Amino acid sequence: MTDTAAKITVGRDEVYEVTIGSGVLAGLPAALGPKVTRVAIVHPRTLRALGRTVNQQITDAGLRPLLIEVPDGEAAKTAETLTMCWALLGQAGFTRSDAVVGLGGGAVTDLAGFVAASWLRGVAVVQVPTTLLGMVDAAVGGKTGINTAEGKNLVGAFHPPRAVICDLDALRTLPHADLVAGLAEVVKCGFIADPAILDLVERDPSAATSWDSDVLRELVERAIAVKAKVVTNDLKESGEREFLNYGHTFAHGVEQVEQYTWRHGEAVAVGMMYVARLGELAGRTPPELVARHSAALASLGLPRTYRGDRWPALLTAMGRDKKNRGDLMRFIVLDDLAAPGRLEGPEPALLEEAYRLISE
Ligand SMILES: NC(=O)c1ccc[n+]([C@@H]2O[C@H](COP(=O)([O-])OP(=O)(O)OC[C@H]3O[C@@H](n4cnc5c(N)ncnc54)[C@H](O)[C@@H]3O)[C@@H](O)[C@H]2O)c1
Ligand SMILES: O=C(O)C(=O)C[C@@H](O)[C@H](O)[C@H](O)COP(=O)(O)O
Ligand SMILES: [Zn+2]
Repeated sequence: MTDTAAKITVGRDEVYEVTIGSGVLAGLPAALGPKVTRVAIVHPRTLRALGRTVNQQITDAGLRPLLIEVPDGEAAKTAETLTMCWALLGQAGFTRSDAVVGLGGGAVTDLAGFVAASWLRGVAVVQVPTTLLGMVDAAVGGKTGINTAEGKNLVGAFHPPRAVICDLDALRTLPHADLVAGLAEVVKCGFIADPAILDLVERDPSAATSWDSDVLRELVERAIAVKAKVVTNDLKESGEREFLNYGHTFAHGVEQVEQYTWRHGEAVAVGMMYVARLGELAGRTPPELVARHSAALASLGLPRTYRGDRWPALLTAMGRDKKNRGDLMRFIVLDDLAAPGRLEGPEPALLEEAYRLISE
């Protein structure tokens, strides 16, 4: 399949491009930049074959590749894996003119980004996301990091990539459930900023869940455009970037409490339902907008309820969210469609009532 690639520019001080299209992986060597000599390709076990292909591509470009295989999924985002990557870079003599490639889903791009952010206090990273979620969210914007026993993404750095290459051909092998999970972050962008996304999903949910449809491609480009605009204005999350965290306080709690057996996107879907209910209880989110959450998520086959009966553990996890300040818990809620705002210090009874509503 050949087509015209789309390009979206991100950043103000450090500007980079997100390239979206079929076959755009061919542009990886050029995207690394002129001064790079060695390239660490961090990939999950599942993408071993693709890792070898990229390894050959780097060799053919006259560069020196180093393949680093890491566990699949959240198991990659650990201090142990990070330490293993540092050891391999050290043994290979990686210098500041060398680069890291994150080839995989959001878990790998988060890890690879943090490897690059921390190695020699910062080397270049080019992100090559291979999941929908990685393309529309994780690989763009420079949030990198790992989990700790206490919670999700608690250690990390803001380290923008040198380039992001979204080759839509990668979606061919992605399990359907992972594609659908990625749509949760797309829908999130619809609710916080771009209602046209919701119109597209609602008009044809089955096209939205087809990896090679024009609808999905438009959704990818729209979601990346939302993220690009926000992170360009507020890279370090001192203002509007917090809106990208819509649904994530509860979502990260579910992921941790359920020991990362839930996909991130699935947890975000339930997290959005939770915070929509919380916003409604607080008199902020209109009931019809809550209903629209439920309908859109259901049409895609995303979960809307959490029946784990783990409220105390979830509350503890939510108490560690990065948006909190001291003892003040802070949530992103919708005052209207595409009108996000902050809910600060809601009463504990309200938090629990919202939980009860999505547990029914
Ligand atoms: N940094 C950010 O701004 C940001 C944004 C959103 C999410 N995230 C993080 O992203 C992670 C979730 O990312 P995800 O949903 O991509 O999950 P994932 O990275 O765990 O990937 C899902 C599964 O798909 C496999 N896979 C990847 N590409 C494949 C392909 N093309 N074909 C077949 N299998 C493939 C992976 O090995 C894994 O088993 C979470 O850790 C989340 O916290 C980060
Ligand atoms: O880019 C952001 O900012 C986001 O919040 C996007 C989220 O979808 C993403 O899951 C992010 O990793 C969450 O960040 P965290 O700071 O809550 O760990
Ligand atoms: Zn997310």
